[in-house]
Amino acid sequence: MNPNQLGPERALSVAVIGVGGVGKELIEQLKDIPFPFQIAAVAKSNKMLLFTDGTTCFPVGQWQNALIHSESTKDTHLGVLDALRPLVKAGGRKVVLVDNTSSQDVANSYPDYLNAGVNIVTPNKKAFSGDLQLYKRISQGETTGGVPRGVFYNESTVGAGLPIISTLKDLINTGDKVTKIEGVFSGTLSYIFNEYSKGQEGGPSFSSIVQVAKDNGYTEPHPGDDLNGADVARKLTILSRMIPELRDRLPNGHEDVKPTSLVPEALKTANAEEFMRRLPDFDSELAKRRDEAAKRGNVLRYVGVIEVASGKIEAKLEEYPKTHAFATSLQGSDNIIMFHTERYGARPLLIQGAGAGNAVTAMGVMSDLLKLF
Ligand SMILES: NC(=O)C1=CN([C@@H]2O[C@H](COP(=O)(O)OP(=O)(O)OC[C@H]3O[C@@H](n4cnc5c(N)ncnc54)[C@H](OP(=O)(O)O)[C@@H]3O)[C@@H](O)[C@H]2O)C=CC1
Ligand SMILES: N[C@@H](CC=O)C(=O)O
Ligand code: NA
Repeated sequence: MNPNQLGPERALSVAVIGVGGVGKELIEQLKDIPFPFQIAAVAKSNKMLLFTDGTTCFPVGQWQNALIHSESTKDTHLGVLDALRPLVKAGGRKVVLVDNTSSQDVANSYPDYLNAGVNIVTPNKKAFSGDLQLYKRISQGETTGGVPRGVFYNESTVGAGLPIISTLKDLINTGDKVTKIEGVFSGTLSYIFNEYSKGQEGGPSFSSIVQVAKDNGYTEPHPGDDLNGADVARKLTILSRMIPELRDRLPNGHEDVKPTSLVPEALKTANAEEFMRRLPDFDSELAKRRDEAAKRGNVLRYVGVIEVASGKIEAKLEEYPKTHAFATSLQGSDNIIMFHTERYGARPLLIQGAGAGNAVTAMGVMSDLLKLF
């Protein structure tokens, strides 16, 4: 597809909710790309700007200031939906919600957006990895009004911009049989253990490495959601539900996976600020585990496994010999994901690269947006 051949009538009207690390980066990338986009709305939790009357926030690029100084309002995701309805009714351009939040409330509103004819692109895992009924309303809903139902794309929910969701879709849709998926699914936990395994006594502490992962934009808004394994469990749920044999396997989503948690008992209910402040008190617990593994010639890695025949879905901290691919080939926030399938036989299809960070996540969101042209 040649972007220069797409006239203004083919422009996508894009409403961006969530302008933190990923959302801001997405807007920057949208400004630079030669495809025709019209920003229809920009919103955060208590503020929103609407451009549904055809005005534009580009190229002036003053949206950040304008958003901060706009009137406070609640439930911006509902306000944005109301503002988008007339755009859909007017016909012509496709209308898209990009949800860059990690909000369950926004995720719960997806069926309403889709039924109103709005398409959805999102890196937010909540809608696809929680209650199965919500997932079914999103993935199997039917048109209720006169407008065609919207479609959704969620590539960045697993492996950030890495082509994990699209690869699994292709494998299944072309009739291959997936037998097992395994790998390192957390950019944060990958970074932490890649760095942590390098040092031993006297090296950087566990908590200081977690702080760098947070500063680099790898962690969830609350880093505890990475360290307790919930983020990996969510990703395993998202992939499992795409595999026909496992679609109904996890009625409560990630909670049914019961991942190994690295969060100290005393910090389980701490908010993000308290969590980071008190984490150094627990450094010695993991240091002991790392040093014991090192004595055996091993390193620690947090892995996820989906076994289709047995229905086993696990997220856990494991020891690997220093020669293993999970020990030797990973750097930074790399994810590595292996698809074992009938067609690929004994040599699994392997995807590896940065699995977290604002730039690569926004790129995955952008690649989904381009699928709508
Ligand atoms: N960072 C990464 O590497 C990756 C991130 N993701 C996912 O991307 C999403 C965004 O992550 P990130 O940018 O780091 O998160 P941030 O915490 O940096 O930003 C979140 C944004 O969402 C807004 N927001 C939160 N709740 C609501 C709500 N109810 N209604 C409207 N806006 C809301 C926040 O606004 P306010 O400030 O007003 O609260 C903020 O603008 C998450 O779902 C994350 O899991 C996925 C893959 C990789
Ligand atoms: N916090 C997540 C971000 C991507 O999903 C991670 O560390 O992998
Ligand atoms: Na991805």
